Amino acid sequence: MIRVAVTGAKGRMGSTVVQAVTDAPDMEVVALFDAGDEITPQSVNGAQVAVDFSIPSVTESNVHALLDAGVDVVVGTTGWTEESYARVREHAEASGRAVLIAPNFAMGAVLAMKFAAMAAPYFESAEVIEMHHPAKVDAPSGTAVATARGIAKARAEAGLGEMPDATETDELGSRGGRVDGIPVHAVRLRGLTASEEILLGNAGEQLVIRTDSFDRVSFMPGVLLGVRRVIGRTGLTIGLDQVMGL
Ligand SMILES: NC(=O)C1=CN([C@@H]2O[C@H](COP(=O)(O)OP(=O)(O)OC[C@H]3O[C@@H](n4cnc5c(N)ncnc54)[C@H](OP(=O)(O)O)[C@@H]3O)[C@@H](O)[C@H]2O)C=CC1
Ligand SMILES: O=C(O)C1=N[C@H](C(=O)O)C[C@H](O)C1
Repeated sequence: MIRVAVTGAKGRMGSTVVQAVTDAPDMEVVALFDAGDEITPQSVNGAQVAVDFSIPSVTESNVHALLDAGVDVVVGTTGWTEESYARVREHAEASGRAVLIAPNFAMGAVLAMKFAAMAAPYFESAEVIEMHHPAKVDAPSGTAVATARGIAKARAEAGLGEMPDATETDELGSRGGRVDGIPVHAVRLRGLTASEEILLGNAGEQLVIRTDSFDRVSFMPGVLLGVRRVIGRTGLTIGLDQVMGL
């Protein structure tokens, strides 16, 4: 049995993870942490892997505390920067432990990011629209940032230049935010859980790649896969695709 700790255990995702781990035949929940609980070598209670779905402002410090407690970590919390990745990579390598950080554990979203990067070299224009429940605290979503970065990287490698856009005035920011030059638009709407559309355009044609999570159970097969695959690795892995052989 894999001994699992969950941080952010009372949250929307954390509570769903606790149920999924409890139901998994090869795992058991051995420790739960939420706001105000201290992560120590004692309080992790022999956990081999911790799953963090907390909040962007605390996730990095949780990961450092879990590594110090001798636990491998699977992270779904968003808000990571290149600097925070670098600090965690260094800590994980120095301690011989593993951290897997994924902006999205839903299979549809993982594949949508992959398909967008595959398609990007063949289209003049690309924009990302992410749509979420109104309780989400960060914008744009971690998934949208990763999607846009993947598109931008694929465009650069293919030698594509600027996208066509004659906009001269945009006082309201209606053209969205830019992630590595790719416009990203965020919608917050009651009734939604998590959706993303990637629009790719050429003269006379459009490709739309869309992924919808209607329920948080959609993330659970990916989270459980992450728990199983993080064991035995070392250092930092970014993206579930990296442990799926994609
Ligand atoms: N990678 C993926 O597939 C997915 C990622 N996410 C991301 O996961 C994160 C959590 O989302 P969601 O569950 O909706 O958010 P919630 O706000 O529902 O849950 C966060 C939980 O973390 C708790 N918390 C606050 N501080 C700490 C701390 N120091 N240590 C441990 N727990 C703490 C919160 O407590 P309190 O409320 O008291 O502050 C709350 O219970 C977000 O960043 C979201 O974007 C979400 C879905 C899928
Ligand atoms: O906050 C959420 O709900 C989600 N957050 C992640 C993100 O920011 O990309 C993953 C998913 O979109 C749900």
